[in-house]
Amino acid sequence: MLWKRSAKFLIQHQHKAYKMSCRVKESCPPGGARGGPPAAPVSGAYKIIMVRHGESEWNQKNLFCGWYNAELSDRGREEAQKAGKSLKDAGHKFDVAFTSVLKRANNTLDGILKELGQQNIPITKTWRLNERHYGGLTGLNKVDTVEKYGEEQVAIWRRSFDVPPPPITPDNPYYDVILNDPIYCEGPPKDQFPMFESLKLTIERTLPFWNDCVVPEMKAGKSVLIAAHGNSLRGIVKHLDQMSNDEIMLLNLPTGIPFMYTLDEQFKPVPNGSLQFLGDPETVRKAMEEVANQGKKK
Ligand SMILES: O=C(O)[C@@H](COP(=O)(O)O)OP(=O)(O)O
Repeated sequence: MLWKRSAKFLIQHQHKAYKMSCRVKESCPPGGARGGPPAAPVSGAYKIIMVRHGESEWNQKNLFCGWYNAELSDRGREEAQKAGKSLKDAGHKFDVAFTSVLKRANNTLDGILKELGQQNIPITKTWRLNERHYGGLTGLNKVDTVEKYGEEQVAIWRRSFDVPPPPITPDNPYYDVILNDPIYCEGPPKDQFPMFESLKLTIERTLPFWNDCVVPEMKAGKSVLIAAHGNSLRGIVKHLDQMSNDEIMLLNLPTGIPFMYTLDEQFKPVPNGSLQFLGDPETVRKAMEEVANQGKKK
């Protein structure tokens, strides 16, 4: 069942939940986090489904991953299968799919398409949908990094709009592995290969792909699925919902829970058409909170 919540509502709710979590255990009224039955289907010119990959082995170990090509964990594979099942149950079918060049997103997409019996649809892989490059944080444990630099600094590195992490340097154990990974043979060129990325820089390479490759498919009437990453998708969400640099800081996308946008002719979300998760609101809220808490002291 599809539950509709605006991006702004989810962020506000998530933010409130953080503030309350030390004081009270929140209870969710029947019918969802806001109460009441699920909203009626939303109509608009275009619909698109996006999903952050299932949990990766590095998510599981709570390591900054970025452009490192981590595998899905067992839980991540299950999340992909579940996502496929919920899309199937909701009657979704796709004409084309887009994903990054990283296998955690590729394998999530494969898991979903397998459940849907749609493994033969055209798939475009691009580094432009990759996770943001986590620079010198790549391979570090998020909680250890909090211990060393403090929660505030880590929150800035993880969620600020334009403050990048420090650059990756040749002494980082993953420097060569990433730079020479054959998955990057089609780009970016070596002289433009990123050594770090803020969300702003991530959006600068993701948005041209969205505009040049994804939007034309939707305009052609194709049903589109994107399997990508926490931050490349946050960039797309920021763009679609015209969120401010401060608002996007509060959004944490959960792993493996598909979400839909319903867009008008101008590719702007129709009322109630943004960030509609395919999952019950309490599960989504908890999953978002789990991601936010990855950068907090235990
Ligand atoms: O690079 C990473 O560590 C995570 C995001 O981390 P946060 O920005 O949530 O810390 O990326 P993903 O698992 O979506 O590919």
